Amino acid sequence: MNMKLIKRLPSKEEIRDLLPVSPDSQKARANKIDEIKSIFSGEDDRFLLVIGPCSADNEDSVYEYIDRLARLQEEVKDRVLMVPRIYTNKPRTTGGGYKGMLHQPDPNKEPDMSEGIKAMRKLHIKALESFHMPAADEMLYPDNYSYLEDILGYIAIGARSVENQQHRLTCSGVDIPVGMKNPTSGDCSVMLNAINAAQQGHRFIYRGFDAESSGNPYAHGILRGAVDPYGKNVPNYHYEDLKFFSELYEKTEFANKAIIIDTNHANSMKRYKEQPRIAKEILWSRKYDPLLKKMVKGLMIESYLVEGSQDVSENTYGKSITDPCLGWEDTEKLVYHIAENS
Ligand SMILES: O=C[C@H](O)[C@H](O)COP(=O)(O)O
Ligand SMILES: C=C(OP(=O)(O)O)C(=O)O
Repeated sequence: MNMKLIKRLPSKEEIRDLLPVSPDSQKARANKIDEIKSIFSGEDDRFLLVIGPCSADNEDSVYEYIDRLARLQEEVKDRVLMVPRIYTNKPRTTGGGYKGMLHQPDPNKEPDMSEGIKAMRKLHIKALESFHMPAADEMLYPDNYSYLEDILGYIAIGARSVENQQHRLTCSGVDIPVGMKNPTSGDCSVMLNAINAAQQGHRFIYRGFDAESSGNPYAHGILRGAVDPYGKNVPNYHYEDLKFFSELYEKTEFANKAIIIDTNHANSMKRYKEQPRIAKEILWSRKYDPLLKKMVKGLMIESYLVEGSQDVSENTYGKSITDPCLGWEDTEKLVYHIAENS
């Protein structure tokens, strides 16, 4: 084998003993998950925002960001429910680049998975304990989900993973909402098939066990735009796109039908400053069409303390080292606008 096994990693039990979640936070998390589920079931008509940095690259700046978000949440709590993004695992298009806190707890140092597992769990717990806002993370590696399964409030399956069977089957055994992104190619039947697979129960291999899941009725879709075979950007947030996907989705038998729209990635083509314009267009489409108002339950927004992005070596506090993000001032304005217009 052309691979060296460097170190045995801690088990889920070992890591939970080392970094436990307090009973108070467990209760707060359960309550917040019920609120998030009520949005998906339609019992709560508030708008969901999954919002935060592209990657959680630094404990202090991500914590400061969520501190600000928690205050803002209080201001808009009647209309908007926010789930902070604490994205500790990053998929990479070409394989190169920063792969997230799990791999490198310090982006300027060598990878260390053992420390990475502790760092990501520590940050998620710190945010949950302080702000009682269970966060969102991408399930990039289904086996690693167990390190965060008692902390998260929302999971996304990324555009590069959504066609993968192990992701879909693992999601069928998860009891929090899971957003299935459309693949990078934009073929939305892949997204719908992923929702279908996750909503059913399965028998499969999970972490060395013969496991059985009962299905996740809160699996739903996330539209994030696409790139066509010629490299051309194809957004899917415009009125006609939303209408098309909503009508298609409406015909399915899925439980809790819902679409979240990612305003960055291939919808903005990483032109992060376009996110407010894209969000406003989506809100307008929702106002115009009752089906869209029912189906489009929220947005995913990439935002951080400082706008834009930087190279890892630059070390500007609170600025993304992966995709460019909206800065705090623009984020605040956008969230107030969403609260008034959703
Ligand atoms: O969300 C972040 C990125 O879009 C994703 O991780 C892929 O990044 P890359 O295309 O820069 O590798
Ligand atoms: C990687 C992400 O998204 P996508 O899978 O849509 O590229 C992300 O949301 O950070």
